[in-house]
Amino acid sequence: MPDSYMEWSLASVVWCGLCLAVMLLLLATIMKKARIGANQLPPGPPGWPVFGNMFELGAMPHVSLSSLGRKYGPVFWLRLGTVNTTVVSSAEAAMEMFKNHDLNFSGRNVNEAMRACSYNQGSMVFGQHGPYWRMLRRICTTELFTNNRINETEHIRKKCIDNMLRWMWDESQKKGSIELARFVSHMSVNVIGNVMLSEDLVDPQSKKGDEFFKSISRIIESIGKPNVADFFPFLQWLDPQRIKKNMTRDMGNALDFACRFVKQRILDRQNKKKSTKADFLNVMLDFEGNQKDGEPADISEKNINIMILELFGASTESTTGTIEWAMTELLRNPGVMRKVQEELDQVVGQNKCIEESNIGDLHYLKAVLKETLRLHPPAPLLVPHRAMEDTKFMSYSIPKDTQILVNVWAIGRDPVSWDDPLSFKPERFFRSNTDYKGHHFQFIPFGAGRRMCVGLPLAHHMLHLALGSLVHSFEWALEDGITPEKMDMRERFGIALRKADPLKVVLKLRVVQENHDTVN
Ligand code: HEM
Repeated sequence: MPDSYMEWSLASVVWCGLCLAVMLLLLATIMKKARIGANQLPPGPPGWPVFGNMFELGAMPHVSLSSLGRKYGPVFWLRLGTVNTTVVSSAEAAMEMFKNHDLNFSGRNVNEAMRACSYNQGSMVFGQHGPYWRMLRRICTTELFTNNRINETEHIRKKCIDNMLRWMWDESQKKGSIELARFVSHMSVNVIGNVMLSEDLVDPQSKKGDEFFKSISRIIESIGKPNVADFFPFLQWLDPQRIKKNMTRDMGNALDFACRFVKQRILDRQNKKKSTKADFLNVMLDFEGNQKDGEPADISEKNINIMILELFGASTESTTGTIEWAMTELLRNPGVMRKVQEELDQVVGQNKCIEESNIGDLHYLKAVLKETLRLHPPAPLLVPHRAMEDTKFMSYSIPKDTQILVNVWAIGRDPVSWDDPLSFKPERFFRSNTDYKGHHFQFIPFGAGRRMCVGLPLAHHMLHLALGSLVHSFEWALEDGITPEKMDMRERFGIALRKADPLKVVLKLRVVQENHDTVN
């Protein structure tokens, strides 16, 4: 049989299959509408047949959803292909969700990319609410992010931040200007590397850990990419954008990398070189579950690898994005930068290194970070939640399995909650006790309720120590020809909301710090 004939007949089978699937989908949609039509769904824009409101998301979904929220109200309804979606976009609606429906809305809407290598089955971020997720969360809160544990690991953060300052300074001496985010993300990977595995995993000067670092960056990119197979599950087998295929490759590489550490540690323990390292890998290997209510007896080797990868992924983009936006805002607002530096000189001392015990007294620095997270939350729609049951919410009926998006970006810029919401004014936080611990629903960059960010205590320490050290150590300037007014503030939507044009800066040493063995 000629090749062209075979290709043609294969193509016609695929097309017939697709047409049939679209027709079935249309039918299912009509029947579903009739079934749930009796209940009251939230209002929302009319959608296209089959595609629904997919085209309304655009390249910046948080911005498009914010405009739709102004038109349709704080709770509205979208149909994204086959995925029913409710968007929550006011502080009041978020409060109602997290205070009164938190359990029902605690499921996760898992995308196709996260199914690569069955990642979602061992994941906490994308895991369904249930015994396994509960167990992981408990281990994290009792072993990794307690006050004691955070205090015990201060030396790790200090070491990694010192290295970051040194790398930045060396590179700026060689090249003039540097890309800030690159150094912050290396620092963040090394903090987690030390907390989890007692290892510095990357070094931008020696290219150590380059492959791992690249795999993590590519995984993060793939998760954030809109995937047509998420909107039309019948296309999953086709993987039209090759997202799952690429994800399987990158995830495989990164899991192999983690696996080498885990295997070596298991070997050391078997050879009675019982490791006394107080890291999270030993905690996971030592874990014994109670086997009640579906809790497993232990964490499998594969799931330990997944958990290692997970914490790198969850922390790197969010921390890097926040520091890059904070420095961007400080460079755009030189008056604010001056005040933060004056505060650091006063509280820490001109020739001293910032310690975490100083954070409580650094009110301006704390307000700068809050203001940054208000305007630039790294997860502008949180991680998509899912209704686990049919739920009556704000007088609407939300059917089971609806995806729930909470637009914290829109909530942080809502004039109902904030005066002059688009201006960067850290002082606004001096007049209030508003914080990001999930109780003030006008400001929830870490989420709220059961699925709130479990790494918040670590993020809090890392962000303050890193930003404080950066501002205290250097005088900052923009590259030639760029003025604060001309800075590019465009965003890039992905797994985290990053600055589209990476921030490039020129450094001058500000203070020579006592006990600082790196920058001098
Ligand atoms: C600027 C720093 C960070 C921000 C703004 C942030 C924000 C968030 C948000 C918005 C969520 C989802 C909440 C929801 O779906 O309702 C989340 C979940 C999560 N975060 Fe973070 N995060 C940060 C840093 C970290 C760090 C440093 C770690 C750990 C090392 C971490 C680990 C996690 C994990 C494991 C989850 C999943 C929790 C669950 O589903 O139960 N995050 N984070």
